Order: sequence, then C-alpha cells, then structure tokens
Amino acid sequence: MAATGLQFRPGAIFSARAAHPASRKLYHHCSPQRIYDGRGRCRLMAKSTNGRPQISASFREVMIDEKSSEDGVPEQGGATVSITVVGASGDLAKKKIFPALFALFYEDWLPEHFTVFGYARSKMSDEELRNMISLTLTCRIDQRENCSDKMEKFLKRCFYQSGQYNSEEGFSELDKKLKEKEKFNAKTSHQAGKVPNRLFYLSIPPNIFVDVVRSASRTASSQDGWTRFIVEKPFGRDSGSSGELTRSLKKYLAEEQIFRIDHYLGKELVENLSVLRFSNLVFEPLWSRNYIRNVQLIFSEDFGTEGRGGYFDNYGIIRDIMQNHLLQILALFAMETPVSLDAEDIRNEKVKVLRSMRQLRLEDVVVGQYKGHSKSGKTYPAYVDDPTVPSGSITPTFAAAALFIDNARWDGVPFLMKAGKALHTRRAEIRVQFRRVPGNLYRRNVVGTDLDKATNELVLRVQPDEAIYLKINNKVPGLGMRLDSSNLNLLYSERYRREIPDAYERLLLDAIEGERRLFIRSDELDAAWAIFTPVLKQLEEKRVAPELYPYGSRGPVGAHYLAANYNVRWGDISNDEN
Ligand SMILES: NC(=O)C1=CN([C@@H]2O[C@H](COP(=O)(O)OP(=O)(O)OC[C@H]3O[C@@H](n4cnc5c(N)ncnc54)[C@H](OP(=O)(O)O)[C@@H]3O)[C@@H](O)[C@H]2O)C=CC1
Ligand SMILES: O=C1O[C@H](COP(=O)(O)O)[C@@H](O)[C@H](O)[C@H]1O
Repeated sequence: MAATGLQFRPGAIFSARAAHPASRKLYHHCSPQRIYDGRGRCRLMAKSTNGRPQISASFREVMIDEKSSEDGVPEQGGATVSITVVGASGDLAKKKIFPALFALFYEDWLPEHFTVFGYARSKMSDEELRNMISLTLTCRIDQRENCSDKMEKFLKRCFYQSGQYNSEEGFSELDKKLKEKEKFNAKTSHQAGKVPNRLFYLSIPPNIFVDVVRSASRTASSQDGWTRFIVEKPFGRDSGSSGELTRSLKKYLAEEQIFRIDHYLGKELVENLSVLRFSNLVFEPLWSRNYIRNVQLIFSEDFGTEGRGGYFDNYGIIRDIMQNHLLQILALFAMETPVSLDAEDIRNEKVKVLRSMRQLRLEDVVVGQYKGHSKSGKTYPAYVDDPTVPSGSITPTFAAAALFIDNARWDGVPFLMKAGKALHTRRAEIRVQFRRVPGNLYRRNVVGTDLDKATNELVLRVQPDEAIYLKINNKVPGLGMRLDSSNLNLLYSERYRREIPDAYERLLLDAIEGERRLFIRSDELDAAWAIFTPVLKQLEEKRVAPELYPYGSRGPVGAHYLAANYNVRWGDISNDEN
C-alpha cells in the first residue's frame, strides 16, 4: 500500500475515547473501526501518525495502511468502488436502489471514486438508463440548493451494460467496462494504484441469483480489491430450499462476500432498538418474563399486492414479512446482551435466541386473504382479481401467529406477530405490554379505570411517523382522584429536525464499508426457517383456507381469538389512536 501517514486503529474505541476529548461524542453504536461524527453517522476511524484519532469527513480523507478488511483486502481509502445493480430495469432498482445511491452521493457519503453500473437483459444505452433512473431520483432533503447539479453529476457516473444473467460473456463485457472506469478513476486521483472494489446488488428474481453469482464472480470479480454481493430476499421458500441456495452461493463466494439484506434492519427505529434497551437503565432490567406480559410485532399495509401478485403468490405473507422482517426485529428485541457491537457478536446472540424458539404450531396461526370491497363509490379488488394470481389461490395475504422463546428470560411470554396487506392502515410497530402492578394501591380507590387492564405499554412505531412512547397511568389534574392512561411521547419529527434516511441508504453504505451487523448470516437464516418451515408445509399440505377479510378492513377476526387464547389484546386495536 502507498504510505499515507494515517492508520486504522481497529478495536481502539476505548483508547480513542481516552486520547481525544472530542471523542466524548463517540456514538456507542459505532463498530470498533468507526467513530461518531456528530452528524448522526459512524465514520471510519483513522489515527494519524501523531497518535490522534481522526474522524474522516468522507471516505476520500481516510487513508489506509497495511490493515485489511475481513475480506482480506484493503478498505475504502485509496480505493475505487463500482456498484453494479443487477436487474437495473426492475421495480426495486428504480424505486429504491438508484434513489438510495443518489441520496448517499447527495449527502457526500459515497467514496470519491465511485461508478454505478446497471446490468439487465433489456437493451438500453447509458443515456437511456440515466433517463430511466432520473424519473425516480429525488432530493431527499427538501429545499437544498444544487440539487439538479448534483443529480447531473451523479447521472454522469451511471452506466449500463446489457447481458443475460447466466452469461459469462455478458459479465466479461461488464468487467471490461468496469476496468476502464477504475483506471480512469485512478488516473484522475492524485494517488496511483487505487484498489478496485466491486459491489453487486442482486435486484432480480430469486431463481436467477445463482446464475448471476456464478457468472459475475467468475468473470467480473475484482482482481485486487474486494467483491461483495448484496442478495435480496426471498432466501428460499423453506429450510430445504434456503439451505440449497446457501450451498450454491457458497460454491462461488465466501460467506464474508454475501450480504443478505433485510431492509427492515436498516430502519431507524429498528436500529434504535438496541440503543434504547442497552443504554437506558430504565428498560433493560424490565426486559424479561418478570415484567413483560407479551410482545407484539405488527405490520400492516393499506394496499394489496398490486403488480407483485405473481411473486407474492409463491410466497405469501408469512414468508414475505414474518419469517424475515418481523422475526429479525424479534431477535434483536429478545437477544441477550452481545459481547460487543461487533457484527459477529450481535449475530451470535441473534442466532442463539432464534435457536431457542419453538417451532410455530398450526394451532398458533391464523391466515387470511383480502376480498374485494366497495366503499364510498370506489371498488377495491380482491387478491384473486390480480391477473397474475392463479384463480382459486389460497395464499395468505394476512397472518397472525403466537411464538415462544424457550429460554430463562422469555419462558411463557407470547410474542404475537400480525402482518397483512390491504388493511385499513399502513403501520409497523413493536408493542411491549407490561404486567399489572401487584397489589396496586390505587386499585380500590379509583373509579373508572381498571388498573389490572390499564398496564404500561411501550410502543416503538417503526413507520410511519417514527415514535417511541410509553403509556403510563397518570392522575388527571384536579381535586378528585381520577387516573387516565397517558403517553410519554418521543415523536421523531418533533424532536429531530433531520430527515430520516431510507433503510436502503444505510444498508448500501454498510455494504460498501464492509459493516455486516445489519445483514443476515447463513446460520441466522437456517434458524429462522426452522421456526416456520413445519407450519408452512402443513398449511400447504392441508390446504388451509384463509379467512376472507374485506380490502381496507382490520383483517380477520380469527386474529383476536388467537390473541385471546393467550390472554392478550392487540394493542393497535384497543388503542387505535395511539
Ligand atoms: N419490488 C419490491 O418492492 C421488493 C423486491 N424485493 C426483491 O428484490 C428483487 C427484485 O425485485 P423487483 O425489482 O420487484 O423484481 P422485478 O420483477 O422487477 O425484476 C427485476 C428485473 O429482473 C429481470 N427479470 C424479471 N423476471 C425475470 C425472469 N423470470 N427471468 C429473468 N429475468 C427476469 C427484469 O429485467 P430484464 O428483463 O431487463 O433482464 C426485471 O427488470 C426480488 O428478489 C424481490 O423479491 C424485496 C423487497 C421489496
Ligand atoms: O420486503 C417487503 O417489504 C415491503 C414493505 O416494505 P416497507 O419498507 O415499504 O414497509 C412489502 O410491501 C413487500 O411485500 C415485501 O416483499
């Protein structure tokens, strides 16, 4: 490596704190190689030769020495990064990935020497790709100057290569173009010999994941830098197919090169879950069966599968939302304290808790499917009205489930999940219902409030309108003694002026930086499938008919009976305003 005068200090977070007064701002959620920059992000931490830690204002200022990343190749400094979006013509690429890349560029998070490539079968020129993606780029932070300037600069760095997904020739062509750009980037910098790093984002249907990985890894891997692949879900349909996918990917890639994305892990409130729990004394001591009665993980969308019915019908809501997004949140919620914030320490704890979970039983599941509905002169279609959905499909668009963790902390506590499409509202939240206060002094003296029912509830609203609030019993001001249930409320839009980044921005940046904390390791995936596979098989083999619910409703009533079996009331129903 070129001599630079700056060095990484892996794992030096505590000595950095001692050495540098400014490091009081250390963000405890930063990984050991990073430091909080005071602007809401962890930046790569470097140490100058005079021994002072430095915070990089952007990657371009971070120089590296012989220290290497876990892939065995040098990290960002002195490097070029090429990001290839495979499936560039598709829905996710247009809707999420290109806009996220632009947002990162706009906010100066991308390395100086980056190039974006789109790859798909559709024939397109570079200019046509730029036109296509320009339609979905937005300036995330409103009223900023130079937005169109920045957009133009970003688009100039976007290129396109057409090719088949199983074609080594196609990816060889891409490789040639990538090399040209990498050479150009190296020439335009003051530093010769930049390491070319490559990131592939597989934004394609799952049946072609392995074709792409085989062809791209053989012909378009970086020779001297790292090569990473972000893989989108679904990761199989069950334990068997997921294991098969993992084995196939590992024929061509090392586990460290595979970044299995679950975009819910990139959501702000989900990131904050561990902060809330592990850095506030008031929560962690209560985080167990001793104080928590039940935990609810709720996802609802107020639209159906419009346009994605073809994909969805092969998976259903349990595989689409529960087995991944909700289960990942559950694992973060329920895991034991990790040894450190290092990705492997966190993922080890997640695996442990997932492996302590009982397999989901058929009697603990309720499934539903939305039917057509007319309201105020408007007609909403049934799931089976989608022309890409086979007629008579019994694929669930709604499910509720009761899950259990058989360990000392959570023994007997129901973790209830509920996920549905075409419901009355769009919402994702975690609700923690606490036990009643034993021998509550006010139980006999207060009229109008059943204190055994009005227990504390902590709500983390992941979306929309991110918020954390705690329901408490409070005395209504006045001379009498009347209690009500009120919220201690942290509404993000009121507390923080900053716009919340999209989950894909955080995850793309993490993948570029080699931060694996928010990506799924293969053993996590195995443990997650082990919980759901038996019930998914039974639902299919027994052809369990879903309970129909009207589009735009609150879903099947069966969900209430399921909760009642465990003496639980869904928090989102009993407190709809909250
Ligand atoms: N869309 C979304 O909101 C979400 C998507 N995902 C996942 O992300 C991935 C991409 O999703 P999305 O963009 O919706 O997918 P698309 O169906 O839009 O497919 C992406 C691209 O892949 C190519 N393609 C589509 N079908 C086939 C096929 N049968 N054989 C070969 N190539 C095909 C097409 O490009 P071309 O014809 O030009 O080659 C298409 O533009 C999927 O794994 C999906 O499950 C995950 C979360 C949300
Ligand atoms: O992974 C998926 O997530 C989306 C919901 O994501 P959100 O960030 O918009 O809440 C869901 O619509 C889709 O069916 C599923 O595949």
